[in-house]
Amino acid sequence: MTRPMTYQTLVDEALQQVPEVFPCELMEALEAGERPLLLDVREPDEFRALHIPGSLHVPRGVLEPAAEEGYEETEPELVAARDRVVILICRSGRRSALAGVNLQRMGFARVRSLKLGLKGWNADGGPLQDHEDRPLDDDEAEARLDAGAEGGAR
Ligand SMILES: O=S(=O)([O-])[S-]
Repeated sequence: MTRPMTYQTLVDEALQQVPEVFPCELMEALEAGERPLLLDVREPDEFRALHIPGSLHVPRGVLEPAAEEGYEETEPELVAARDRVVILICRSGRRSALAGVNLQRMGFARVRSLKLGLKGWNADGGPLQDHEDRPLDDDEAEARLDAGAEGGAR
């Protein structure tokens, strides 16, 4: 019998097929005027606590119907992004990698996973805001990311 895969093995396997982008590379691209779709796949309470300005929120649990026409969860901006660079974002870069596999299988050829997720983005000084679009400083953002981890999203 084949051994069951661990969570980390699943993530490692996903990362063999989903390219990653470093936070500093993404910042440079945005500063240079590139407009990839920033797609945050964390849970609703995590997104409310903080997110990258301008990111679209689609929790991983509804990602596949959100990416296709005709479902209650359909997210038109995502459906329209099939040929666009899509940067998948989570807390540390694991859920985003796993999400990337299915998006690739659904025809999104230019999917990337944000390496180290929002932890890495914040460590590199990337802007983050709360649900009322208020900017958060690094320490506040870090505290919110760590609080999210207590809910199981390590
Ligand atoms: O990478 S993750 O902490 O969001 S599961």
